[in-house]
Amino acid sequence: MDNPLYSVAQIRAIEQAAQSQLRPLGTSGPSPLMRRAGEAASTYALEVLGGLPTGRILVLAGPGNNGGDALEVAANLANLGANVDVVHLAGTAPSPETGHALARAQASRARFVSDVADCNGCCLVVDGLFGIGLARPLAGQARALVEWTHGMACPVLALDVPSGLDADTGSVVGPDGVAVRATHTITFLGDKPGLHTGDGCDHAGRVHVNRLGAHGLHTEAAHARLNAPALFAGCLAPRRNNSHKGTYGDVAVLGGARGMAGAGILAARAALYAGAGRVFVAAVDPGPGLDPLQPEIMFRDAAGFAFDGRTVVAGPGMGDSAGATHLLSKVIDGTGPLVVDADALNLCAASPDLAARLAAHGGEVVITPHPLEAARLLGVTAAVVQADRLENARELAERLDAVVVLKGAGSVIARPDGEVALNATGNPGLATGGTGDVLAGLVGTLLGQGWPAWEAALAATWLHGAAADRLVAGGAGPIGLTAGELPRAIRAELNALVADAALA
Ligand SMILES: NC(=O)C1=CN([C@@H]2O[C@H](COP(=O)(O)OP(=O)(O)OC[C@H]3O[C@@H](n4cnc5c(N)ncnc54)[C@H](O)[C@@H]3O)[C@@H](O)[C@H]2O)[C@@H](O)CC1
Ligand SMILES: Nc1ncnc2c1ncn2[C@@H]1O[C@H](COP(=O)(O)OP(=O)(O)O)[C@@H](O)[C@H]1O
Ligand SMILES: [K+]
Repeated sequence: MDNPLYSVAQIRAIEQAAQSQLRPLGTSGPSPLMRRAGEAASTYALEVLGGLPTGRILVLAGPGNNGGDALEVAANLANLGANVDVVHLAGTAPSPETGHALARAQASRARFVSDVADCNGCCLVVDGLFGIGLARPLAGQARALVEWTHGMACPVLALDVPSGLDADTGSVVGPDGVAVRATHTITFLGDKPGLHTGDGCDHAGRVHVNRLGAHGLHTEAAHARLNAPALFAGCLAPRRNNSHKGTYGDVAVLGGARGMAGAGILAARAALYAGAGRVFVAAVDPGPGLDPLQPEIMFRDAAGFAFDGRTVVAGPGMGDSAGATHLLSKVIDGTGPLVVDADALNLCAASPDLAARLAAHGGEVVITPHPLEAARLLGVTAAVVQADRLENARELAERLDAVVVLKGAGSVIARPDGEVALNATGNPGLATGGTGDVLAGLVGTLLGQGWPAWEAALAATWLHGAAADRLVAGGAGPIGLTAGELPRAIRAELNALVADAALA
């Protein structure tokens, strides 16, 4: 299953192509797209409500075509017998489609009101203030309306994009911006990245895509997609009977600095539960020689350790000592599959030479920065990274010639050629220390079994999030979920995926 995500520029191109294709033959009048958007959104609104409600529906309609969609919804729902109130922020030069929608709504039973003071009892808010045409932070009455919706306990259905959110980046348009926090978003012509990463995850709610019948027009290849098992299913393989531990790869975690031994152990446990044949912690400082809960893990002094021929997960609990730096440069100059996380990323950020050598690494490389680590590598602030997660992940992938997992809500997986996937599994239960170490260990196991970096990063990110979702569904979170619980849940998710792939 392909889940393409389109930039605003691509959606505009699709819209133009669809308009000329769908406009009645030989006419130059409005295309039926807005009608279709209104019909699709009205149907979806009734689905969200579970049928025609007795309560009032409040429709917020802006000055542009997003407002036109909202006016179509108002007309449709009122014509079906719903009690509809409309707050319309009229523009100076509405498009012909929007003018037509306004006339339809005015001719319907919908009630036009000038403010929302009387609407506290409504059962649904439809947000049609701004869509992909948003050009600046919300201000004045539009801002006041959005702030008012934040106090509503009823469902909020955003049309196309929650007003105030940047559809390309998933950030609230600022400075000091506000955006609708929708429970549901129906998005038109194609799905958009901003609905699935950063703030977008909180503002969009459940996302429903309707292509408005414009199939076959999506000719411009999307360079972003939603992560899904179909993207890495080709690498999922059941175990062969005639196999042994050597078949499933050696993973060595370069970590274990004094006081941070736990990070390396978490990465090692994740590697073990993801199916690595043998797992080592190569410790930069003297520390525990055993994980009593997981005695399968072998502990070695990193100084004398043979990293060659093994997949190295560098960084979890590695510290920034001279010894750690020396060992990191040694594995970067090697040729085996490599995961670079945490302290190892900070050392690369501090040393252009190390970063250049990482970019020249001979084997597969996945780096797993959180936004601050990415910011250090790019020489910017974490806020700059978060303002455009897709572009910053792409930039980092190109600079370091590596597959990047930019972590956080809606993790961005980026490839040096600009291809990007957004991960939709996972939940804020993962916002706790050690979960990143688990992700790094999981990536290491997949690389160690010969997976290409792109597929390993996609699968690990998907499984890590799915494991957290499984734990939350079972009551272990989101509050108080611990990183140590993830490896077993990852094991369950991975085995289920492999079993599904074997049946497909
Ligand atoms: N044109 C078409 O064929 C279709 C358009 N559709 C809808 O049209 C939307 C895009 O319409 P538009 O391009 O008109 O854009 P919008 O309706 O998103 O908003 C653009 C209007 O708002 C103004 N504006 C932008 N930011 C503002 C701010 N912060 N404060 C005040 N005013 C601001 C702009 O100057 C412009 O007048 C899509 O998101 C979608 O909902 C759909 O009906 C599908 C078909
Ligand atoms: N709010 C969230 N929603 C989804 N995933 C999250 C959220 N917060 C954190 N995560 C995930 O949890 C992990 C945290 O990693 P990281 O910040 O490196 O933590 P640590 O260094 O403590 O292990 C990443 O995989 C990240 O994507
Ligand atoms: K909207």
